Amino acid sequence: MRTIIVGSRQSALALTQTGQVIDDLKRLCAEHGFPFTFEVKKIVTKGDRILDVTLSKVGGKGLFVKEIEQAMLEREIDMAVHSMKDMPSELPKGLVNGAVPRRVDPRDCLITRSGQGLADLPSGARVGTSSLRRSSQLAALRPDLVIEPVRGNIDSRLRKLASGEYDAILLAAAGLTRMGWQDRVTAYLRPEECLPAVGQGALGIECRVEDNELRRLLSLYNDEETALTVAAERRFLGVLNGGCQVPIGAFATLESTLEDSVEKAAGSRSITLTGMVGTPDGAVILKESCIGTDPVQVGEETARRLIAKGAEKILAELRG
Ligand SMILES: NCc1[nH]cc(CCC(=O)O)c1CC(=O)O
Repeated sequence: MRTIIVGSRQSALALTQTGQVIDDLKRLCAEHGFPFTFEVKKIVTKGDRILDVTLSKVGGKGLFVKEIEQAMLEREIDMAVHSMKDMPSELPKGLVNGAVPRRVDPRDCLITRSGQGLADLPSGARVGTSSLRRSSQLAALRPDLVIEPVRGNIDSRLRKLASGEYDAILLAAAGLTRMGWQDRVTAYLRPEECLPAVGQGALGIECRVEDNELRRLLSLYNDEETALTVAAERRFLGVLNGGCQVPIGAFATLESTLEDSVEKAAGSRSITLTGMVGTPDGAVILKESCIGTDPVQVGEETARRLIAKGAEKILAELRG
């Protein structure tokens, strides 16, 4: 028997999704005869310590994962569950993303105090979000709303909404669903209205490169469709050199046709990727779509088309 130590942040969402992954892995262990047990070890990250500052001002990628990766390299922990959208594009030497499990709902959603949908919110209603991607797209849809920053975990954001600090907030549906709070959702935003963050709704399972027995288990947990579509989105983000604090969105799907099984066997199902870059005030929203079978190519081509439209200029101005 080997005990796999799973590092996790202390937020309710991190602990919940870590627990859900462990449940899935235990099931796989039983089915395939892996001699593993699992134990959670809580870790406080830099991102958790600076909740009082606007994160976009602090900047830096991977604010939530650095300490966890350090602990993994030092063998204090063996694996960690990350939200794909918080995972940096480059992993440190010695670590690998061992599995991308099946993605849950990728959409953003609106939660309003009154129960009114986006179209019915009165002019001047205060909407809380600190995501430049969300504020850009929201301002384009409803320039008459007042967008205000909101920080904290999902639970504290919901409390701030309930206390009247905001009339509405925007959150990822995935986080709410994992917490079992999907009944709080007033309206789901279609990707055509608001493109999600790269990797939103997906998880990544990080472990050491040389941990072969754990990697064998994780490879059984990988979802090919999610891995492919998220790879295209992440390549797109990589070319634009963005982290999670930039007004960039992307969403990829894998075509499912009647010939699916035939094409799947041939490894040639096509990926459709839509990417966006916008100004924080929503005055300019650039969007492009691409189709192809290679996630790297699709991600790069979509980024290239957006750059040709002026995306680089918008991003350069934000970087200052
Ligand atoms: N940026 C914070 C964050 N990182 C991951 C999630 C949950 C959604 C997911 O797993 O993609 C959230 C909350 C949110 O954006 O509402």
